[in-house]
Amino acid sequence: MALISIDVDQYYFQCFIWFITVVLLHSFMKNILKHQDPEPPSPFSLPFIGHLHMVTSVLPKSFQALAKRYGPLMRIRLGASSCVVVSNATVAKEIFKTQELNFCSRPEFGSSEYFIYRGSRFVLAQYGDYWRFMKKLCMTRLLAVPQLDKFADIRDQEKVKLVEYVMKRCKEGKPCDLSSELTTLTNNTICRMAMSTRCSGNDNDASEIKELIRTCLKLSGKISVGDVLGPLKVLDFSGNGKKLKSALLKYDRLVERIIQEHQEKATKGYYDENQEQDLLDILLEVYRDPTADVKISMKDIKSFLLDIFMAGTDTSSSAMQWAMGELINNPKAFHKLRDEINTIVGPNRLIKESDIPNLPYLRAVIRETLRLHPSAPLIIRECGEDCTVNGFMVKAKTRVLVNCYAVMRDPDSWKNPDEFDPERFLDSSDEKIGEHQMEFKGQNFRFLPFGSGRRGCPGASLAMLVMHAAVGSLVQCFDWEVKGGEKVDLNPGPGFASEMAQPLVCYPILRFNPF
Ligand code: HEM
Repeated sequence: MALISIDVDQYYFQCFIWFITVVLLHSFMKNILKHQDPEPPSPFSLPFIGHLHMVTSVLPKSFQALAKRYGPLMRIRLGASSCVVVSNATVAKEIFKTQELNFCSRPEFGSSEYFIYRGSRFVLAQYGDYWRFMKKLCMTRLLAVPQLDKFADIRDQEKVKLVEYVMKRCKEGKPCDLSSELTTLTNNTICRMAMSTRCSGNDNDASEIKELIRTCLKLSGKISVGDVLGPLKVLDFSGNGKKLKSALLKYDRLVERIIQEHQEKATKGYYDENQEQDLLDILLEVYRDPTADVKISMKDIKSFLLDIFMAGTDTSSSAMQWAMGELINNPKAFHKLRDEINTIVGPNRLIKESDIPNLPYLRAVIRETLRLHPSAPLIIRECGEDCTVNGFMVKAKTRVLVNCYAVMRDPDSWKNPDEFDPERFLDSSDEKIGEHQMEFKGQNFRFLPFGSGRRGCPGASLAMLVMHAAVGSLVQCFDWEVKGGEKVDLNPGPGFASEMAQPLVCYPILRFNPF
């Protein structure tokens, strides 16, 4: 009996040893196989500064130059901040489509610590319930086409105001700072759609918001560059962190008052039946809704509005400046566009949003502008779990920058990529961009001005409406002469955004008075 019991014990013991060996071998082999994928290539880096000495202040352009040597997926380290940079359509498709869910979150960057709404930011939210709820709200209500249609009059009025202002400058023989005027247009439009505020008469809320948003954008850009300092950045040597916080607190007080006014109107039933619900009304309705899938807070509402202002005003305004700059420097394209508008719109009225579908050259001009000068040239995402991209290992938590500037100027995807050539977007073009020729929502991975997939820009349709109508009007009504030279300086400015290095200041000459 004793002998049998020893044999059985030995048998179980041997099984156990085998089991452990197999498990260990499996995990060992898995690790070996996993690590077979090399990390993406990287230029030679220096201690502490990494690759800082290899980039200029125009980051997308510097990364594009490095990608020519190190490939479409490379590792870059700027001081303490590291990331992988994607530079062609094939790898962009892997990030945005093939492995979309793994790259659906965004990392926080330097300025996040100073944001008083930290934790509520939709733009930086991790892919999860809160983000999904807000995105659905954007796509089905806040920025959906039926809601945009309700505000067509607001956009029309702001466009008319822009044309009237330029006409006044013509009469006075004074130059026009288009950078400032186009930002006023986008800011007023978004302020009125979001909170029914504008800058007129005593109501200066919109102009205050415009200044605060400008300050926040400028300071967050500067602070995010400070990511290169790593943990030392908390010392806030420049004091920009403090300044950002103070601007945000001012914004908070202003929006708090506007929210109270909206709430009072709602509780006292002061609403005019003919008045459309603005975005804040919708957000407050969701806030009060006990059956909503996710309970949003007041902080979420204020933060969401801030995100819309920060993501929506300068992006559209900067794209319109680039469009005007390119058109002024390319008289053939300028006159072709004006001829198209004259033919379709006729000699009696200003171009309207409803004309856009009948103006293919105007649509091609705006797309070509966004291709050459994307307003968000570096799209930032974060890798969720370790994975392989383009044959290289990308580890969880790695920051991923999709360099749309490089993707949309890649000679493997575009003929004469650095030339402004709107014709390439026309159906008649022999440069077949594909079945998604006019696609701007990201299923054509060569053309990504608004990003792609679930995390793509929810404001794209609004931006397109505003840009087509405004640029169309400025071409329909005026000729333009460049202040202090023959050509507009088309060099990009520093930083993450793609603003012009110099503000666009030109003399308008009246060609058509629509009033
Ligand atoms: C020419 C104008 C614009 C351009 C070029 C632009 C571009 C972009 C890009 C590239 C992204 C990142 C997409 C991605 O990760 O795949 C983005 C995100 C975003 N944009 Fe826009 N945008 C513009 C206008 C607007 C407007 C008018 C609004 C709102 C009124 C807006 C609101 C947003 C928001 C809220 C996000 C974050 C979405 C998220 O994280 O889920 N944008 N935009």
